[in-house]
Amino acid sequence: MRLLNRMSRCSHGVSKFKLAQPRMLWLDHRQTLSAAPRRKRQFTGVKSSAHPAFPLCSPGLFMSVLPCSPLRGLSIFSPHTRTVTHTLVAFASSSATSTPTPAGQVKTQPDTEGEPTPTTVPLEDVKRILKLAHPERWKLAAALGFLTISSGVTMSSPFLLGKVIDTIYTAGADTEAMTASLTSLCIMLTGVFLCGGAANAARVYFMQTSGQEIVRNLRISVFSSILRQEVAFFDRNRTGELINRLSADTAVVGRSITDNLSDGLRAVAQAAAGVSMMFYVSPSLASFVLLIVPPLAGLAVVYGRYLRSISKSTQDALAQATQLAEERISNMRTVRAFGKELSEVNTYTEKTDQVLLLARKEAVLRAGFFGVTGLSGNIMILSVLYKGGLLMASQHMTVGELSAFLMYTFWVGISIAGLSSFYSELMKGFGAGSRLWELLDRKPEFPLNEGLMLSADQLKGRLEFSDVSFAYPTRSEAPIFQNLNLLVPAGSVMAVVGPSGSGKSTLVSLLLRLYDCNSGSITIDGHDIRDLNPYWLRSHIGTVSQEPVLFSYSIRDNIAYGAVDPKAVTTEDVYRAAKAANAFNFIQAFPNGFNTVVGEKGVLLSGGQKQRIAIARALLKNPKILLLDEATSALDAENELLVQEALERLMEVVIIAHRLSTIQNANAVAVLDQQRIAECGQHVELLSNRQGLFRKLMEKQVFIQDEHKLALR
Ligand SMILES: Nc1ncnc2c1ncn2[C@@H]1O[C@H](COP(=O)(O)OP(=O)(O)OP(=O)(O)O)[C@@H](O)[C@H]1O
Repeated sequence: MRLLNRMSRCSHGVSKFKLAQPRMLWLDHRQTLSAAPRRKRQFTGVKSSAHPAFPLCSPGLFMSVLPCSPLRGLSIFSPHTRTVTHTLVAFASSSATSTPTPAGQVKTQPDTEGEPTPTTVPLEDVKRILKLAHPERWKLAAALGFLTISSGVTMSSPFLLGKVIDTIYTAGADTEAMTASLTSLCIMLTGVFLCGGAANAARVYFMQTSGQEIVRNLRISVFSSILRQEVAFFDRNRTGELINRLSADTAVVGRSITDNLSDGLRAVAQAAAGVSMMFYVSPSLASFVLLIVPPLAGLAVVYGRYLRSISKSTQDALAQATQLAEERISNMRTVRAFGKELSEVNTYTEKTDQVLLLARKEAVLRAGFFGVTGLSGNIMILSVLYKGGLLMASQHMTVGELSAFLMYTFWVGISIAGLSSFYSELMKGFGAGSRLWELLDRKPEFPLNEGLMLSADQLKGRLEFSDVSFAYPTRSEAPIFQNLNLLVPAGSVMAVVGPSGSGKSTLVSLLLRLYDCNSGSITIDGHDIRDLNPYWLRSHIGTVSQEPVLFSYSIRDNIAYGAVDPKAVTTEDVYRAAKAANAFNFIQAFPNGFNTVVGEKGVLLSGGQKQRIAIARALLKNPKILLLDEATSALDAENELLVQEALERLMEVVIIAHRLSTIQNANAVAVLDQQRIAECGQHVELLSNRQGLFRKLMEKQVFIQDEHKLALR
C-alpha cells in the first residue's frame, strides 16, 4: 500500500509539476530512477513514453518496484523521490476514488481532479456537512472571526498605502510635516500588518485543527461502516476503491469544510470589500472596471467547464493504471513466479500512455486558460492605468488614489480567481461527500450484533443443514447447493470431502453466516442461525480457512487476535493454544520467540507454520465448534496427525479435507457432489461401497500416490 501511494503520488505530482517546470522535473525523475541503478539496468527493454514527463515517472517507479523483493520494496526509493513526492502529497493522495452504483457496487472514479462533481449545491449534503462540522463549531467560529479581522486588515492596507504615496508626492517644501505624517502612517500600517499576520496565523491554526478532527471522526465512521457490511459487499467492491473512500474522499470533504470554506469566505469578503473601496476611491473608475469584468468572467467559466471534463477523463485513465499497479504489487509473488515483471511494466506503461495523451490535451487547454486569464488581468490593469491617468490629468484623482485603486483591482482579481476555484473545490467536496454518505447510510443485509444469544452451557453443537439452497450473490445463476441436507450430531467429528469446487468451503461460510442461504435452514441445537446473534455465533466457532491470513503483528498478537478481548489474553493462554496447535516449539526456536513479527499476511513464515499459528488463534477462545477448511494441508504427515489428534480431543470438529487419509478418525464422512451431499456415513462403510463416490475418490488418490512413488524410483 505504501509502495502504491508513492507511485501514485509521484505520477500525480509530476503531472501537476510538469506544466510549470518540465526540465526540473526530468532531472528529479532521473534522480528517482538512479536510486535503483542496478534494477533499472535489468529493464532496459521496457517500453517507455517518449516524453520525460509524468507517466514515465510512474512506470519508472513501477519498474523499480517489480524487480525487488516484496519485503525490501520500500528501500528502493531514494530521498529524491520523497522530496518530489512529498511536495505533491496532497494532489497525489487522491489518485482515484470510487462512485457507487445503485447496487452498492463501487466503480472506479477519479477523485479530486475531474471527479463527477454536482453542478448545483445539494441542500441535503449541506445539512450533513454542517452536522459533521457541529462538534467543531467553536473552533470554526473562532477561525471565522479571525478571518474577518485579517480580511479587514488586508483591505485597509491599500488605502493607507495610497495615503503614504500622496503624503510623499504632495509634501512640497514642508519636509518636517511630511516626516511626521509619514511616520504616523507607517506606524499605523505596521500595526495593521502585525494585526493581520496574527489574525491570519490564528485563523489557520483553528481551521487546520478543526479540519483534522472532522476528518478523523469521518474516517472512523467510514471505517466502521465498511467493516459492518456483509461479506458479499466485499465480493462486489474492490479493496483499493474502499480504501480510496476512506483516505481520499474523507480528506476532500474535510478540506471543503475547512480550508475551502475559509478561502471561499475570505474571497467573498475581500471581493466585496475591494469593490466597495474601489467605488469609495473613484466611483467613475470603478464603474469603468466593472464593465470589463463580466465578459472576462464568462470566458473563464466556459474554459473552466472544458477543462473539468478533460481533467475527468485523465483521472479516469489514471485510476485504471493505479488499479493495475495495486493488484500487481499486492500479488508480487505470482508476478515473479511467472516472470511477468517486464510485461506488467509494459501493460502499465500502456495505461499511463493513455493518461499522458489526455494530460497533453489538458495541458494545452490549461496553457490557453492561463494565457487568457493572464491576458485579461493585464488588460484590466492597463485599462485602469489609462483611465486613471486621464482622471489624474483632469485633477479628479491623486497618484495615491490611483495606486490604492490599482491594489484593490489586484485584490478583487485575486479574490474572484479564488472564488472560482472555491466553487469547484466545494463541488468536489459534495461529490466526495455523497459517495461517503452512501457508504455511511448503507445498511448491511443483516446486523452484526443483534439476535438470540444462548448461554455457553446451552450450546451443544448439533449442526443441521435442512434443504439448503444457495448461490453466491455475485453469481446467482450458478447455485452451489440445492436442497442440501446434512446432520452433524453434537460432540462428533464430521469430515466433508468432495471434488474441487463442490462447495466444501462454501459450507463453512454458510455455517459462519458469512452468507445467508437462499432457502432452507441451518440450525445449531435447533436454533436457526438467522435468529442467533452473528457476533455471538462467531465467538463460539473457531475457524481456520484454506489460506489463513495473519496480520503484520507479532506471533503472540496474532494468536491473541482469536480472543474476544485480545488485551485480556495471558501469556499462558497463548502458550496453551500454541502447544495444542503443535506450534510452540518452532515459535520458541525463533530468535524473538513469540515476539517475532510475521510480516504482511505472514509472509515471513512457511505455509505450515502459518497454518499452525492460525490453528492456535482459532483454539485460543476455546470454541465449541471448530471448522477446519483444509487447515492442515501444508503440514507433513507427522505434524498433521499430531495437530488433528489434539483438535479432535478438544472439541466438535468439522474437517474439510482433500487428503482423504487425514479423515480416518472422523465419526462420519459426508461426500459433497453436484450441489448436495451424495454420501454420508462412516469411513469404513463408505469405502465398502464399490460404486460410491467416496471409494472412487479414495482410489483415485491412492492411484495418484502410487504413480508418484513409481516416478520417484
Ligand atoms: N465469493 C464467491 N463468489 C462467487 N462464487 C464463489 C465464491 N467463492 C466460491 N465461489 C464458487 O463456488 C463454488 C464452490 O467453491 P468452494 O470454494 O466452496 O469449493 P471447494 O469445494 O472448497 O473447492 P476446493 O476444494 O477447490 O477448495 C466454486 O464454483 C467457486 O467458483
